[in-house]
Amino acid sequence: IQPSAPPAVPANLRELTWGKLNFLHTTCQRNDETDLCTDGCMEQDTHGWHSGHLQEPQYSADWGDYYSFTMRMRELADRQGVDLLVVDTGDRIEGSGLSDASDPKGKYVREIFSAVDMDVVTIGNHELYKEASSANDYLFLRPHYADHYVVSNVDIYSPLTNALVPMGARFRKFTTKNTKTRITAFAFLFDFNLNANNTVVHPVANVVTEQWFLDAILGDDTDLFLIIGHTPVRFSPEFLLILEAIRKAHGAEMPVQFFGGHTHIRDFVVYDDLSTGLESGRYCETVGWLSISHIPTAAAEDKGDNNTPVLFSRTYIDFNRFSFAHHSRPRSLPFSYQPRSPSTLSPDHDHGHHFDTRSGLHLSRTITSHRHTLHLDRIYSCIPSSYYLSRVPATSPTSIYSLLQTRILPDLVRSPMRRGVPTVALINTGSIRFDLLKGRFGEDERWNVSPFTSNWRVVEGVPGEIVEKLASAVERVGGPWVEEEGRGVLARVLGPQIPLGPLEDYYEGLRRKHFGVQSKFKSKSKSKSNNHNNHNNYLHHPHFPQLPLKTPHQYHEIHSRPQTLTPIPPPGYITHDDLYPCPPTANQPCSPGDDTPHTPILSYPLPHAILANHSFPSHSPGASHTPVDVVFLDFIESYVLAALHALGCTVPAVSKPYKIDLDDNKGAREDVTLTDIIVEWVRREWAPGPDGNC
Ligand SMILES: Nc1ccn([C@@H]2O[C@H](COP(=O)(O)O)[C@@H](O)[C@H]2O)c(=O)n1
Repeated sequence: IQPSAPPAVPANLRELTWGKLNFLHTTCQRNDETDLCTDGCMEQDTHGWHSGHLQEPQYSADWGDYYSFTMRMRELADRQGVDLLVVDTGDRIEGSGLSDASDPKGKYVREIFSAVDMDVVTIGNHELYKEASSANDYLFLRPHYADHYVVSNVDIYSPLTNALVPMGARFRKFTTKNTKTRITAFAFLFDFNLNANNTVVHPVANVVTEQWFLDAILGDDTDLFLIIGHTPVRFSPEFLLILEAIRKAHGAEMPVQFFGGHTHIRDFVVYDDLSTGLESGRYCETVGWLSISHIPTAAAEDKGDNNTPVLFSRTYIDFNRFSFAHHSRPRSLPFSYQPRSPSTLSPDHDHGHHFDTRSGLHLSRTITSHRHTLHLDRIYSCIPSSYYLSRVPATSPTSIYSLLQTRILPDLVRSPMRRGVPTVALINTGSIRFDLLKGRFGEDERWNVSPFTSNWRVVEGVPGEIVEKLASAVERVGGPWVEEEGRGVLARVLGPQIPLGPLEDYYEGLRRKHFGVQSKFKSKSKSKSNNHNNHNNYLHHPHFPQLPLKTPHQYHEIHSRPQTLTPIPPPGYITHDDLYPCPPTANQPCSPGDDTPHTPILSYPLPHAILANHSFPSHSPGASHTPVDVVFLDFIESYVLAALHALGCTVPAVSKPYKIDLDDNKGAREDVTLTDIIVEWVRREWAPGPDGNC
């Protein structure tokens, strides 16, 4: 744990269920590398939330603590004669000061992520946005993890030879240490198309028909298929295609375990009796635990062990030392636990404390030292009260979006070259990644809130009547920016199918739209039920991470089931997945998945974009003819141009850079980012006390 992090609050934890095969799963964000690494860089890639959450005790463990946790859990597995595999599903960049604040980005923390031994590790979409990010992954992470670094559907133009080569191993076949389970592992990125042009992402639908893939899945050398990937586990056509291909080759008896990511939620999906998928949240808030009671193998067949049903269990472990120490403590466990005498413990682990390891403590100290070098504890501002990303609707006064829309953007997205020109500014809501929490806001938090390097662009002279239409379209449908869903262009969302009305209606519409959506597992159960569980199904849509819009009364209904709780459980997720609340005819054990009982935090769906109107006198006489500057982040340039075009505006092929003067003695600049704007605004508004502290 980092010296400035709050210690975890003890809680009555739900115990993990061990099986013969067990997994620990992370999908943390790592940070960006905008420059190719030179010899001075550390050996491997980075992880943005390595320091842990310094303002939230429930997620305050750091990567050193996680290292110790994986080591202790591996010990427990060995002593029971079962297996533990550790996997990570990518998107390890963009989101924290530890590497975004360095030059080149990622310089100090490459060794930190890779200190943890991974059985299978892969990339996410964030590794591919910029050429340097994928190149550094390829140059440093791939050799470090060798054949454990698996990327089944991405190629890269090698930074060394310029030849198009697989980004990682296409698959990995291995036999586990203790139960001798034979595993074939793949790792698939969802069908992503915003990658820089040094990489090629092959659509999963094509890959599953390619000969190398068919050869890899055929044969009788596999007891379990392990599919990890930066792909959501629910409603994912990619994962379903893979499952279908494996089912076609091996029938219904082959276990197929998925680990996914991308939508930043805790989720567990039961695809069929022998296949499930786990997603383990975001930002080092969660370690996913998945256990399979046993795998039907040839050896088990000989012993007659294959007759009992295969059971899956999942737990979302809060990323804090209390949870880590609790779950890894030596104790009586289901599979013949043999306590070792202290003298037989490895030197790394034998130093008088049952949880910490020497290497884990060393890793924590290394993080502290890098934080010091990067001045991450420098304070810019003291935030008087929290502004949230999704705990409140985007229209609420305590939403960070409403703060941006009404104050930050109108105050600072201004150019000295365009004084007096009516202006509107558009940002995609995805450009904001984290809450602006009450308390210190410093060099670290700036990267948490918005880590991207996008600059501002402008289309000048857009007729007022078009700007009015743009504003009301954004207000009604939240904007067009859903690149993964392949929509992307306002021309389509402006069609008559889009409900009209204010943003609250939009939320309501989304809720209604997803009410009836069901997973395969649920639809099987539903036919025998009287639908009483239907109201929860919409929760599984990516727009509804973790928690629904519910009244306190409804929460009470769900959580009044008997459980032992600490007097005030810490705030956090109450995850709704395929096992909780209990499906009516579940054939899997049904239980809440979060290891820590929480006081619920609400999560509201977000619009895709917000538009701030600085000075455009909309609806006033003559407004429709007023020429307006439409300013936006370069990340959404193609969408904005397409939207303006669809609204009848003659637009240039590319927009112009928009120069902003932040009054910071640097003059008007093209390279100002949204992050710079936020930092400058909170500095001016909520300066720290004379001693520099909050
Ligand atoms: N330069 C960028 C890059 C990405 N974004 C936003 O991030 C979203 C993707 O993040 P995931 O963690 O969901 O993969 C993307 O849709 C954008 O909203 C950005 O704003 N600027």
